[in-house]
Amino acid sequence: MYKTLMKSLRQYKKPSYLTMLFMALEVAVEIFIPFLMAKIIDKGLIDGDLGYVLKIGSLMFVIACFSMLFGVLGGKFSSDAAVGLSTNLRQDIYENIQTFAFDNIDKYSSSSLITRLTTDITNIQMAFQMVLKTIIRAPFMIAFAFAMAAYTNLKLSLTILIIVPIVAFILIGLIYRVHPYFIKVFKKYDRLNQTVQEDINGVRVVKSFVREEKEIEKFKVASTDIKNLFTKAEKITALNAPVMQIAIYSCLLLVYWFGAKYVVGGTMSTGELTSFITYMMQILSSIMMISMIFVMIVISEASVERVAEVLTEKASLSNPENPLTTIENGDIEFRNVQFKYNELSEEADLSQINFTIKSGETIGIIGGTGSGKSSLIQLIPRLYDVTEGEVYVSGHNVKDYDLVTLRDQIAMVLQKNTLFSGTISDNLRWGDKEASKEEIQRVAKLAQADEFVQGFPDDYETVLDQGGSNVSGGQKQRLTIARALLKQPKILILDDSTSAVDTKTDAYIRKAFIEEIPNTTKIIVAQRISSIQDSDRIIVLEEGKIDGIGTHDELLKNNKIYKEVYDSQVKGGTIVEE
Ligand SMILES: Nc1ncnc2c1ncn2[C@@H]1O[C@H](COP(=O)(O)OP(=O)(O)OP(=O)(O)O)[C@@H](O)[C@H]1O
Repeated sequence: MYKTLMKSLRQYKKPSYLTMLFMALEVAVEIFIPFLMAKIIDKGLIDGDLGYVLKIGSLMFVIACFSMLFGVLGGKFSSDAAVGLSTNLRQDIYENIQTFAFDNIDKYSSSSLITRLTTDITNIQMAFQMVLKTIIRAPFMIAFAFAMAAYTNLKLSLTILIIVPIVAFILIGLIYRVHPYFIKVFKKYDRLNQTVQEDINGVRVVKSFVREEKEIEKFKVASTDIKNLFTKAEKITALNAPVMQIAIYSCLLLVYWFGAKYVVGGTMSTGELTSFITYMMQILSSIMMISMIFVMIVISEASVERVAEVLTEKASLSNPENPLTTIENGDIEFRNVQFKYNELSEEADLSQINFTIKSGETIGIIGGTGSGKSSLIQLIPRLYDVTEGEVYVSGHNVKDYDLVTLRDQIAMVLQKNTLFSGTISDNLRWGDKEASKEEIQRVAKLAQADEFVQGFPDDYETVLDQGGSNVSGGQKQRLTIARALLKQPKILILDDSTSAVDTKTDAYIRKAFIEEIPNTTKIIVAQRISSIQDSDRIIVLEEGKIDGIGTHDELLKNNKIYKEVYDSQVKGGTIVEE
């Protein structure tokens, strides 16, 4: 897990090593200060030798300057390395997310991915910086300071040997208790982010249902959950400070008690006692630093796990070894296809799916909510892979094609489609980044979007807000159809993509398809019979199975479900005779 993360260190390995080097150098010079202090007290002050005080004092000053310089350099390199690591981690995660197939995306909620990219990585950054600064410094300091303390007075140094393991034992106990709280807290962060994301995305729905109070309450609950867990965790970690203080003061008392006896007895000088106390303080403060690092590591461990999980997530779809890079035509065949979103579930979401479509045909797909329409069409551009059976496009299994070729040649307008912030032409150029203004206008005309775009003050240069929130639902759908058309695909799939378009405009779009892109295979998923009734054939889906295939007239005669839908829509007045 830690190894996975450290792979992202790359160009920041050098500053990491430099940090450790400078921290070690800082310790190496700092350790001499108490030693020199003892000399000043014993020889300079007690003997009244001012020249000696000045000489050793100057040496101490130079050493202190070096210690400061090494400390500053260590600090600089540690922050370079930690910020660099977090930048690389964000980049690597982001790149990996881009390779995800739909079922990888299904595994993580978008709020959880956002928490991982922000809060989790910031935790790792802070922990890494502290670890870099301490990992060499603290053990070095403990070892050197103990050696110097033992050199100064071996017997007295035994007090340190007694106290240190006791402190270490108590601190490890605290960490062990606090760990589960931090694991839980990040799950709660996901919840909080999810609430915020949902509410902000759906702010219009919240307002129209007058749900503000309820949503504020929901946010409060998520936020209070985090506060409670943090409070519990902090209560335990707060014990760290008193434990250390008790240790320091007990140690001091012992050292003063025995040290004073030694000084009075003449076996230890005042200077030696002073420097001994300083070494002891250095050891205890190093232990305190190590304990803080442990707390940081515990806090960040949950983050490390979560970040490593996304980093190591392998895209479930990949290119074959020698992929086909051209698709000759828009023929499609489904052969004994079965599909499950979750391989472990008993019931298949699609089963016994068999049909063929000839290039250039227009195929309608209809069926109740949840009957499997979206699932079926997503198998054609390999947004998901079949569980059993095969899907063929232009005579070849879709798994044999290069994924980019496949998705370029199969344009799909998804049910939940998105426009991005930027101009209308920027958005349409997602279909073809080299497209000229004329080409953009041509596809917009086909999708019946040109007229309303021309009505905007900046026509195709009109800036869309995030998610295309400044255009109507029907306008947005027409723009997403235009964007797909710009790809000049062999197969065009519309997943309920004209549901918000009025029936007359819907009919114009279909007419334009027949006239302008006759060789493109068109698959239209719709709830309205009027959107598909003039298709060459219509597939009726029911509970993940094909219930009937035929023309509108054939199905009206021999398919019960189709007839029922037709009758209900005619009675509901949704059929518009064109
Ligand atoms: N990402 C997913 N993960 C797990 N199950 C899913 C997922 N998407 C859809 N399903 C399930 O698969 C079944 C078919 O859903 P699908 O979206 O294909 O239906 P649909 O006919 O397109 O419905 P609608 O007309 O409401 O869009 C449903 O039971 C649905 O709950």
